[in-house]
Amino acid sequence: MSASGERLTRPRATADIELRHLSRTFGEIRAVDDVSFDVPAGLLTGFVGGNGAGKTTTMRMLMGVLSATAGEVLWDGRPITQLDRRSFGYMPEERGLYPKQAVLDQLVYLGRLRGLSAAAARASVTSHLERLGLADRAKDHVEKLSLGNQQRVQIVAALMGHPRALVLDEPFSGLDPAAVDNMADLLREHTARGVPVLFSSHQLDLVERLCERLVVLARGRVVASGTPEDLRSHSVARHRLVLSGDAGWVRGVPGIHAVDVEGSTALLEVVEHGAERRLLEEALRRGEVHEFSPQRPSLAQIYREVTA
Ligand SMILES: Nc1ncnc2c1ncn2[C@@H]1O[C@H](COP(=O)(O)OP(=O)(O)OP(=O)(O)O)[C@@H](O)[C@H]1O
Repeated sequence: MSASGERLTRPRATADIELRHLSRTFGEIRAVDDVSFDVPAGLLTGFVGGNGAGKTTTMRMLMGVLSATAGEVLWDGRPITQLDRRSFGYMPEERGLYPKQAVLDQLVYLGRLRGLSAAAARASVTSHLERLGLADRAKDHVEKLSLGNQQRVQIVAALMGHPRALVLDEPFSGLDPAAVDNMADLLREHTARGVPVLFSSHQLDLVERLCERLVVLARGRVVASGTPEDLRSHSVARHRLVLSGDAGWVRGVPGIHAVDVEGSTALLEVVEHGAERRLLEEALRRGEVHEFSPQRPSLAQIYREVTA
């Protein structure tokens, strides 16, 4: 197929997903409580939160496999339909591959269900299996694969064809570092063509490395969202202080919270405006100051702050 012909057959993939006031209760449990956020076209949005925070329930409502108690999901500015969702790539929490079917046959079948022609499904599956290092396992039954390789097959199931959006529940879990990098490259190719991508993860270092946007959920509610820089700007500033002598005395300085003190090095939070001046004056009075530098807060620190 010519390049222009292929472009014509590809659906436009530039819309945003918008979640508006989504709630879901299970009996007495408020699993998701008035959750609103956007998954913008062309961006990788990381969805983080502790066990039971409500990520899977939110993604299930987004994908229509679970009804919402209240709220709605918009696609391209209007209420989403099941037909819209059929054009999305979805990796559910429950993985659901058939153990006794060959990898290639199974993926081509899933591609057909997504509306791809047999030839297009086979082509897409074959190239994805190659990208993920599984080309030589195409004829094996799924049950013969290691858990990490079964996870790669699930990834192909979600990413094949040209999904208009991607909703991925823990897509990186169980992957080795090389597969994580391959997966990250694949996701970037999708965002580069305008696809909104939402993925949940417990691996904060990974989310920090990959995501342009973040949504943090705690106890069913959104407690923070925005770019990593947005979230950092609301975080308490930390400083590293290195002295010539013991730094234990910093624990007693008013307006300063000593997060960690080890020998002559201290990690501090300035909780009262101007307290750093007091601290430095005292430090210089006692000896030499080798270093006093602001620390870029890690996502793990921000996460602890917003979910506390
Ligand atoms: N079908 C269900 N019936 C009853 N309670 C449920 C059901 N599904 C989820 N819950 C409850 O809803 C809350 C949110 O669960 P959910 O699986 O969405 O969290 P999560 O953020 O995905 O957690 P994890 O990171 O552990 O996968 C939990 O208290 C869970 O026990």
